[in-house]
Amino acid sequence: MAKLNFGGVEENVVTREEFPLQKAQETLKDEVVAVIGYGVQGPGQALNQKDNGINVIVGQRKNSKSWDKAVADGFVPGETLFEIEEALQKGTIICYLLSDAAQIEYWPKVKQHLTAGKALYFSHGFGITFNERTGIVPPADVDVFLVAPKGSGTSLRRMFLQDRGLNSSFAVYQDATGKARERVTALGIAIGSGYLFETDFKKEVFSDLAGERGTLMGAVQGIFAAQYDVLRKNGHSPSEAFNETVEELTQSLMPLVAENGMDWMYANCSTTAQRGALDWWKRFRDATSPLFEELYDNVAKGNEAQRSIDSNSKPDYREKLEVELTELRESEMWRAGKTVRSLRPENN
Ligand SMILES: NC(=O)c1ccc[n+]([C@@H]2O[C@H](COP(=O)([O-])OP(=O)(O)OC[C@H]3O[C@@H](n4cnc5c(N)ncnc54)[C@H](O)[C@@H]3O)[C@@H](O)[C@H]2O)c1
Ligand SMILES: CC(C)(O)[C@@H](O)C(=O)O
Ligand SMILES: [Mg+2]
Ligand SMILES: [Mg+2]
Repeated sequence: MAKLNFGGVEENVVTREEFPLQKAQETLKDEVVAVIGYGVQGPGQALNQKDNGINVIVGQRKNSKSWDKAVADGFVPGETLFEIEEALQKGTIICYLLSDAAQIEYWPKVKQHLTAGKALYFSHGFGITFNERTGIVPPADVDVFLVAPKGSGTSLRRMFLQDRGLNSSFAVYQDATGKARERVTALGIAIGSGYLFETDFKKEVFSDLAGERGTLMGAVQGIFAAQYDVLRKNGHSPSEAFNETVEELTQSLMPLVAENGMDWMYANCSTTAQRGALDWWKRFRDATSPLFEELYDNVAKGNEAQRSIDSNSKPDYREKLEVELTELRESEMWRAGKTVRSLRPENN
């Protein structure tokens, strides 16, 4: 395992050079990897493993859109695609990729099929860390570990097809066979991770829940909306407000940050912009810090997990979700964004 220095702190990282695909194939050659659930992570992880020559099967409810998608993606009913229970029985490694709420409902069935020596794999620390709420307590004689891609399953697949890997976190919670570390590392490489960063279940879920509610998804939409509204109230047109809030960020400036960091992006803007950004960033940090503290506290107390469980376990959760997504989609800002996107060369 490589030790890399991140801003002065040494951490364990598994690289593809040290654990190449051939080693992953060799490690998994006698395993049947059962991917349970074919939503967002399921397709990315199952297809990447299939293309990487791993013996992978999919378990999904028949007569569902996800079943049809698995068929369209090349999984064959009765050969590599089964009802959930049959896949659970066949798998020696169970990749539990139902939604976090659905994992609670199916747990009694999964547990039944976790015979000695099998492995239970997650892509989140949720079910285990909050097991007082989820009831997910695995038997002692199975391995339990996670590989959590740090990005959408859609990106995992896209980056695999571009021959790039998406970074993932990994952790071992229970090593019953003495091979848990080898197994989880092999799976991490097989699903298409670029690098594997070591963590534990609790750290993974706390950081993940905070990140997606914060800068990755919740905070970014909140800040976009606030700036867009102020510009509109001050007489700017929708296109001007959208370009200055979202389009320039995603199309021009974030790719520069991704390439070489914030200081480099700043250095490639005017001295006027630099002066203003350097004056204002600490004020934005100080204004939002209390909210991030409150968010982390809610995550650590389990409140965020409970809210997800409560809302996503309801039979009508998809309909309710669609109402909220429609509110975003139909907002003036994102309708303006649709028109702005349509102007990109790849879209016209
Ligand atoms: N979505 C991502 O890109 C992403 C990224 C990293 C980690 N994760 C984690 O991966 C795991 C899977 O997440 P996902 O977003 O792919 O899940 P998802 O919400 O897309 O659902 C996955 C599958 O669960 C099935 N499902 C939902 N409710 C069900 C029920 N009541 N009974 C049976 N099946 C049901 C759906 O049909 C679908 O096939 C979660 O632990 C999640 O936190 C997801
Ligand atoms: C893709 C994300 C936001 O990183 C993941 O954590 C999820 O829950 O979907
Ligand atoms: Mg998440
Ligand atoms: Mg995440």
